[in-house]
Amino acid sequence: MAGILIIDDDTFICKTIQKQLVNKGFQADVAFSGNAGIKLLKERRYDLVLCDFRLPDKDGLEILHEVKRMNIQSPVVIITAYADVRMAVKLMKHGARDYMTKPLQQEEIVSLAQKLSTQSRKTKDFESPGDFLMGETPAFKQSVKYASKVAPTNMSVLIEGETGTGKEYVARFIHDKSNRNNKPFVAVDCGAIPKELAGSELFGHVKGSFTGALENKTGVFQQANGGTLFLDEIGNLSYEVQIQLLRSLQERTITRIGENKPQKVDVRVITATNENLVREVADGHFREDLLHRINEFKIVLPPLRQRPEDILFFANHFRKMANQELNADVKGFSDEVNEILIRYEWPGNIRELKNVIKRAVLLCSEAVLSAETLPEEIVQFPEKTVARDSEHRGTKAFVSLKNAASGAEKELIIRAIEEAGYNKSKAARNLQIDRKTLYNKIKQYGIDI
Ligand SMILES: Nc1ncnc2c1ncn2[C@@H]1O[C@H](COP(=O)(O)OP(=O)(O)OP(=O)(O)O)[C@@H](O)[C@H]1O
Repeated sequence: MAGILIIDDDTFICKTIQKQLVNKGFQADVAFSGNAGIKLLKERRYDLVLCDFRLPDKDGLEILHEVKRMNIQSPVVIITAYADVRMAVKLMKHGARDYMTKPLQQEEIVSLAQKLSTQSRKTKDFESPGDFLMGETPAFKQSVKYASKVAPTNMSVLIEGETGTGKEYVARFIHDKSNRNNKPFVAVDCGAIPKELAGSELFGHVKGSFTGALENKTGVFQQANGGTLFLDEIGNLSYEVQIQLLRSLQERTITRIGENKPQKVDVRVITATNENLVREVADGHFREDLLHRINEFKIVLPPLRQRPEDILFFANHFRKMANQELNADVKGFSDEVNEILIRYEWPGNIRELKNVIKRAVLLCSEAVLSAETLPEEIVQFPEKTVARDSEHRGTKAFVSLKNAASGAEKELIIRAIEEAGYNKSKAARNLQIDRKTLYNKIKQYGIDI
């Protein structure tokens, strides 16, 4: 029986979800605050944690940081209002396994619980190799063509793209098309591993080599021996681990922590990032030599908003999948829905589209999907975001100088806060302003971190 923890200060929501899950045979606990949730997480291992983003004492980001710091393996799914979907997408870079939007649907929770309770936090799902879609956009087709060309070689591939653009899917595609396809494909989300444990996760350790090393541990390099190792969010590795990784790639050996003897490994490494690693190198956060080593071949996956032809193509595929999963028979989309889907900018890319379509199929009671089944924020888009949208689409947006300056200031503040590990005093120091000014600016720009 899978154990699920629901953290939400809305006691009614908590109890309702708990009841629904218990009726389906799950064991479910509830916590009405972030601190109460963390306390339970310290006491037992849950197969899934559903956590509201906005809690009175902690927000979803703080919970994720604590979960990561304590190396809690339970996958955390953030519950959010659709208006916060950009934040939810960001939270996935901080280790959230997925996000769900309110109002929650029982079927969604149950199917997520069933799926995630059988997976570990650091690896993600891959439905089946046959699920990989080429899409219809020339730029994406080109990327897939490159992926097919590089697949049979042993070259290291770096996949760049925003969250949810299908980086892991492409990595899996390369593995499946390579002659390593009868050996393991191991995917690791470097963003979900606590920094101090990354070395042991990658290379393994011997019993007693550090406090907490109670048993010998096989690292993912050894697990992937003969096959492919996919390192997602590579930019999250510490400088020290980057050095060890570079050595392993150059010498084709790994050395377990607490051991001096290197062991041979035969692993093809594919890495992915949604950061600009060249900028990370310039800022001194990423080693240039490692970047050259992992970047023997680069594949860039364009965001969905730059692939308008693919939106309806993928949407239809996900509609058919949802029909099967939910035992529904939705035949298509209304013209209005088609327009809305194309107009929206999809910050969570293909993953967001898939979630939206599945939920719409669930809510649909007619033969074709109508706009009522879509989240309001998507239907109303782009009222609030015209300037940003046109900027993304590469068309000319004439923004006043004042707006441009404040836009740049906002970006800088967000970046400084992220780089300071969400420590606002440190961010203020780095920006050379006082903490109070930083708080005023956060409020002024409505920055949600
Ligand atoms: N080419 C594709 N064909 C079919 N489904 C896809 C494809 N690419 C992505 N998807 C869908 O989108 C979801 C997200 O893809 P994936 O996990 O590969 O993205 P990602 O870029 O690695 O995300 P992140 O940066 O958040 O780790 C997948 O679970 C899958 O459902």
